[in-house]
Amino acid sequence: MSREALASVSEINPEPFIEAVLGFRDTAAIKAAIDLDLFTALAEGATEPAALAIRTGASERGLRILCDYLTLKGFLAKADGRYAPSPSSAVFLDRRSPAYMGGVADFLAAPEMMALFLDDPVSYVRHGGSLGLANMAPENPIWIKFAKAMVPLVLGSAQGVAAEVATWSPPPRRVLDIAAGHGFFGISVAKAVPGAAIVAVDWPDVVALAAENAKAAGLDGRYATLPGSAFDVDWGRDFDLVLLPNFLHHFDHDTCVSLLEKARASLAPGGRVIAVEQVPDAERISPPWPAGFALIMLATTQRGDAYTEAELGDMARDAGFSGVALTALPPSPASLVLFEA
Ligand SMILES: Nc1ncnc2c1ncn2[C@@H]1O[C@H](CSCC[C@H]([NH3+])C(=O)O)[C@@H](O)[C@H]1O
Repeated sequence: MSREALASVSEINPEPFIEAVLGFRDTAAIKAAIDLDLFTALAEGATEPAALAIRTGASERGLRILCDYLTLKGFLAKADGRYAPSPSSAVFLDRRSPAYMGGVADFLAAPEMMALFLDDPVSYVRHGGSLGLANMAPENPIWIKFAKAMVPLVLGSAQGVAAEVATWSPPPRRVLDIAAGHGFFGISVAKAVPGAAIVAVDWPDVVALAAENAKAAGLDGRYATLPGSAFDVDWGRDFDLVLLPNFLHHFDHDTCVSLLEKARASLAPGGRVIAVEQVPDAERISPPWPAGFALIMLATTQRGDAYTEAELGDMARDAGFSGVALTALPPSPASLVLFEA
């Protein structure tokens, strides 16, 4: 087909390819904007490069080029040489907003994550996963970054889980939070269920951070920790609820089954197991976040994946449960996965 003929077919367009090749440019621009606290400065009235330069200490030229790029990408609007945050930027990227989430870049686009992704992309595709343990290496410090950075992204789903279990009759009183990270799944349950006591498992430095968060939330006497690998630590018994939030997707089917068997063995009679997962549709190409999540697991873990409902059901049955029941956790894209007795 001639160049002209190609151009006349609207869906034939080289731009998505060039944009994809330059995808790192978006990461760079947004990281610079967050580090300069650009969206806060704009919202506070420094709307031109000269004023932004005084406010942020960056160069006027750098700010002009960065702001134009962010305008192209929909993060800002520009009129008469002045910039303003888009409605979404104002809600999520102005540091004064209660929904501020700029800090998630400290984990999602951390240098270690970027290296796992970009140093040799074909290697994890060829191999079907990371060559080494990558993020799942024991006590990998990346999880401290996760625990500090990702709370704004997962808090909604944690509160959704807590609201759900608080409706149980009776609500869970002994709760085990496996791979607790920042701890906010357990902490949210303890806040929603008066008297509930939480035991949190994670790497030592991570679970120490969860304990600090629990203390700040006023849960001092109701929060205990078991530092160490979830595969090695004795979880104890008689839990009314075992939480596995955002943990199963780091592992293959068989490893997930062994974790679920261990969870099942830790339950009191009538106790339940809940995971939180990014669950794509059966075709795995929608919704966008859960479907795209699989590539993060491919690059950063040896055998992790975004599991479909059918795959989670197979895991459940192989671990002695009867199946799974999924509940959406809006506005979070994650799903609550209840493992049914
Ligand atoms: N072998 C392991 N044993 C216990 N925790 C682990 C292990 N490997 C990774 N982790 C933790 O798994 C967590 C995954 S991120 C999920 C954190 C939290 N549950 C949330 O939903 O937001 C991190 O906190 C890691 O430190």
